[in-house]
Amino acid sequence: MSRPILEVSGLTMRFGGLLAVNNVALSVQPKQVVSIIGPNGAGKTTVFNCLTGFYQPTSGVILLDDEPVHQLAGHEIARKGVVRTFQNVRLFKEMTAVENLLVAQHRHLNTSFLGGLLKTPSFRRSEKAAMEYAAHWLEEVDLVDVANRPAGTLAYGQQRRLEIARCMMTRPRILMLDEPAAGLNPKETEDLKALIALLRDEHDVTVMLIEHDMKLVMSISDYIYVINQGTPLADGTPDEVRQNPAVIKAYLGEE
Ligand SMILES: Nc1ncnc2c1ncn2[C@@H]1O[C@H](COP(=O)(O)OP(=O)(O)OP(=O)(O)O)[C@@H](O)[C@H]1O
Repeated sequence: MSRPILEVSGLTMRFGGLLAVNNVALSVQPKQVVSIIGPNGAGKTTVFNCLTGFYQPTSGVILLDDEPVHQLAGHEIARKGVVRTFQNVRLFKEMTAVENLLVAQHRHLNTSFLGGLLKTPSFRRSEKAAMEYAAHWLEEVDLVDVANRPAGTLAYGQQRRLEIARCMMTRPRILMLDEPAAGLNPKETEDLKALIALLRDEHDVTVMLIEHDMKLVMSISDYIYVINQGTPLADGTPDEVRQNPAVIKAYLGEE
């Protein structure tokens, strides 16, 4: 096994009297799909919020490539290549699909304000590269045909794929997806599964997934962590987790 890209130990998050996350440990290998599952309110999104710097954990250590990141702000963690989507779609709905991908690249554009005003050759080159990268990802997520439609008018599954493409604009190393299949029909969920596999297998992205769709989780995950009421319950391969009596009792048994 290679060195983990992300290693979490003793992760704890308290909201007043509520212990939302209690001593969670994760070890995430690069270029794998790692899922976090558990019943509603188990603390999954809170774990994501801690990993991405939205919350400062009450205690615990988060190592990204052996470097502690648990005290960094969200934008600093994002700059280190950890990006996420949210449970609800958060696109610029009035902008077209391609515009959503272009604005996401502004930090990567090697341009100055003056360069933009004067349309210098370096500005034009940079603009062209951004457009090519956006076009490439529109193709990868099968949205070329709707590139010029406002994002808010796309089908829900298309909006989900556009969000993932938008994350890819920042060339992330870890992509965290919070319930990406929620609200998708079976065909859209199959497309999502193929896209997640593509990110891992062709683009070397490590994908972390929070998901309630067990069919998707069991078929795409390399490794699964189960948490229940904030506390680690089990972890293992999909087969190991599926057969774990504690998991069946606490979670899968409910399905
Ligand atoms: N900012 C907050 N302030 C207070 N309590 C919070 C906050 N965020 C989450 N919680 C609480 O922490 C617990 C875990 O919530 P969390 O959203 O992480 O669960 P989850 O496993 O993602 O649930 P779901 O599957 O329903 O999305 C819940 O009891 C929730 O009410």
